Amino acid sequence: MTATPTAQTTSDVVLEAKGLTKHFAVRRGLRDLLTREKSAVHAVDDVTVTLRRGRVTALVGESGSGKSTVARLLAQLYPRTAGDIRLHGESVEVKGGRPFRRYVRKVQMIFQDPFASLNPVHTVRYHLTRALKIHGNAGKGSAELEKALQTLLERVQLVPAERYIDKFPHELSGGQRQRVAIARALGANPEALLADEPVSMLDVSIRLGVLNLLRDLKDRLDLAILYITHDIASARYFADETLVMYAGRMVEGGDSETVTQRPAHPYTRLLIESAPDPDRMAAVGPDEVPQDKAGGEPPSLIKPPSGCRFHPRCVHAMPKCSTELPPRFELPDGEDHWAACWLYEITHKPAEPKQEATR
Ligand SMILES: Nc1ncnc2c1ncn2[C@@H]1O[C@H](COP(=O)(O)OP(=O)(O)OP(=O)(O)O)[C@@H](O)[C@H]1O
Repeated sequence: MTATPTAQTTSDVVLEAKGLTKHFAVRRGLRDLLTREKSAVHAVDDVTVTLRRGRVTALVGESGSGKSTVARLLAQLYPRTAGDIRLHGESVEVKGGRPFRRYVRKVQMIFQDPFASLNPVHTVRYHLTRALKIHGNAGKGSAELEKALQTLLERVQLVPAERYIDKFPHELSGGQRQRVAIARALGANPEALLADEPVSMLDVSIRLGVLNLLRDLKDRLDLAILYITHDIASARYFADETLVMYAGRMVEGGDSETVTQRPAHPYTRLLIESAPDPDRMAAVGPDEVPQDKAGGEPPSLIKPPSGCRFHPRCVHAMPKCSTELPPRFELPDGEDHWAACWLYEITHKPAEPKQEATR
């Protein structure tokens, strides 16, 4: 772990990333060998995220926009191509071993598929005991371990604990399994949770319960949560702040209410308008829903479009959009609302990288 102290440490920022970039090298074909070109998937480019204590930040975008890659970079599961990740203001880059274990004690990840993330041959007790022991939270002796196990199950509302503790994953519902996965993450006593589509594989009827649980944990344990989703409506409900990604780049951010109710970037508007919302359809009529110029196909990330990556699909695209990358323009209508779109060039100034107030 390389640790570089920073002058910008604040007490509520747990984890932050600046300029986070990940390019995956792709296997070279004959043409690449002849031209000596190096191909790469530009999965994530210049992403900035700040996770604060007691707050949920949603990262929203369609499939392939780079959301999971951001989570995996933040979890130090991938080496990054460029950028900086700071935990409590200290630059961190770990590749495994003890430094990685120290990092995951603070930053835990919850995956989309609770079936795949629990080992089918082991009970709930085994999974939770292992997490507690690895992270040094099992206490001394069996009575303290038993108490810690009970606390974990109570935290995820699997009560009475005795009913669940000796069950195998196949004896639990999808929602209960995801609660066990959350309990296992809490076994590390983390400060940040990276939740990658934590409810998208669950029945619609139980999604809200799991999101409410995460919100309750955020409040009670003062956790910083990154909530990754393609469902922008759930971001409004669940997240304090919402960031929107398109084709590996962030295009809009701000408080969730503003981003979801007064979206500024044409892509965010498209995302919201594509989500089924009977109220909106009834209010404006189907003909008034703007059409997606290019038929809804995201671009290739091996050769992403120049300028704004959304320009081939954008109904407002101007000549400049295909040649120049738009900076973030500050918008006056919400808390830290910004959009990386040339539409706001005349009216708004580019957003400065935010200086954190030191307490
Ligand atoms: N290990 C990898 N090697 C090469 N390309 C990858 C790798 N992992 C992801 N990608 C590519 O990076 C891009 C972003 O993928 P990522 O999984 O981060 O997107 P996502 O927004 O999380 O999508 P989804 O919601 O479908 O998981 C995609 O084009 C994907 O194919």
